[in-house]
Amino acid sequence: MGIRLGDNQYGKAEVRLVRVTRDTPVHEIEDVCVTSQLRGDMESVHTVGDNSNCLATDTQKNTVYAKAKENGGIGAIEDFALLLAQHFVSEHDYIHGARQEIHSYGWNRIDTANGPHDHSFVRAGSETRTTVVTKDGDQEWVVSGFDGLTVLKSTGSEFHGYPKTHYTTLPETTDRILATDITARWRYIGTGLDWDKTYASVRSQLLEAFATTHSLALQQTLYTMGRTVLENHPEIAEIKFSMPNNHHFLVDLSPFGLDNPNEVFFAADRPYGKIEATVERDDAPAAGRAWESIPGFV
Ligand SMILES: O=c1[nH]c(=O)c2[nH]c(=O)[nH]c2[nH]1
Repeated sequence: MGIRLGDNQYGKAEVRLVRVTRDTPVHEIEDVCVTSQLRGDMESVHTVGDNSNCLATDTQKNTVYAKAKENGGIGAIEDFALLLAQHFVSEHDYIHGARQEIHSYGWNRIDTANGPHDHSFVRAGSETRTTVVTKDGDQEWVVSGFDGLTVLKSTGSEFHGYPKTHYTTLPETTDRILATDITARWRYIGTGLDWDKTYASVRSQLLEAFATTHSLALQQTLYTMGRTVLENHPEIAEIKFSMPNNHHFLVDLSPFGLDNPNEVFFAADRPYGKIEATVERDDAPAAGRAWESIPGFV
C-alpha cells in the first residue's frame, strides 16, 4: 500500500520559564513561554517505534531551562530562540531543523512611596511579544510580533460609502469609536539584528500610525500602519495583521428623554469584524519556510 509519513515535527509545548537575575538586591525578571519543535530523521520512530533518533521532549524542555542559566539569562527572545535552534541542529546529526517559538510577558517594577520596588513587579501592558525562529539546515528565518495590543480612538474614524444591499442596515457614520486588539507578525530579512530596539520601534510606529490616521475604514488604518513600518525598517520584508473591529454601538437614550451625541456606547464583545492583511515589499526575499505553522494570518 502506498502510505508514507509526511511532514512532521515534535517537541515540548509551552515551557514556562521565569528567570530572576539576582546579582544585586535590585532583581530583574524575564518571563517567557517556549515551544520547542524539532524536525529530522524521524521516520523510524513513527513507523516502527524505534526511538534512537527521538530526542525526548523532556530533554528539549530541560535544554530550555539549562540554556537560560548557561546563557546568563534570556535576552532578546529572538536571540534565545536562535540559540536553541542552533544548539539542537548542531548537537545532533539526526536533527536537521527546528522551530522555536517564544512568547514573552513584560513586567514593570511596582512604584511604591519609596520609589520603584527592588523585587516586586506588575505585569506591563496588554500585549505579549512573540517570535518564531525556523531553522532548516543552514537557513534561518525570524518572524516576530505581538498579540493583543488593545487600542481605541474615541473619534477620528468614519465608515460610509459601502454597498447598500437588501440586507444592509448599518447606518453610515462620520464619527465613530475605532477599537481593536492588534495582532501583528513581521518577517525579518536576515538575523544578527538589534531585536529589542526594532521591536520597540515597530510597536511605537504602529501606535503612532493608529493614533494619527484619520480612518475611513479599519482596513485603511491597518494598511497605513504596515506601510509606516516597512518605510522605516528596511530589515523587515513584510508584516501581517489580524485585527478585530471591536464595535461600539451608540445606545438609544431617547426613551429616557436624553440625547446621546456620541457619549454612551454599548461595547459589544461579539460578533466582531475581523480584518486581516499582509503589507509587503514587492522586492522582498522569498519567505521560504518562515510562515510554516504560524496560523491565523493571511
Ligand atoms: O472599518 C470597517 N471596515 C469594514 O469592512 C466594516 N464593515 C462593517 O460593518 N463595519 C466596518 N468597518
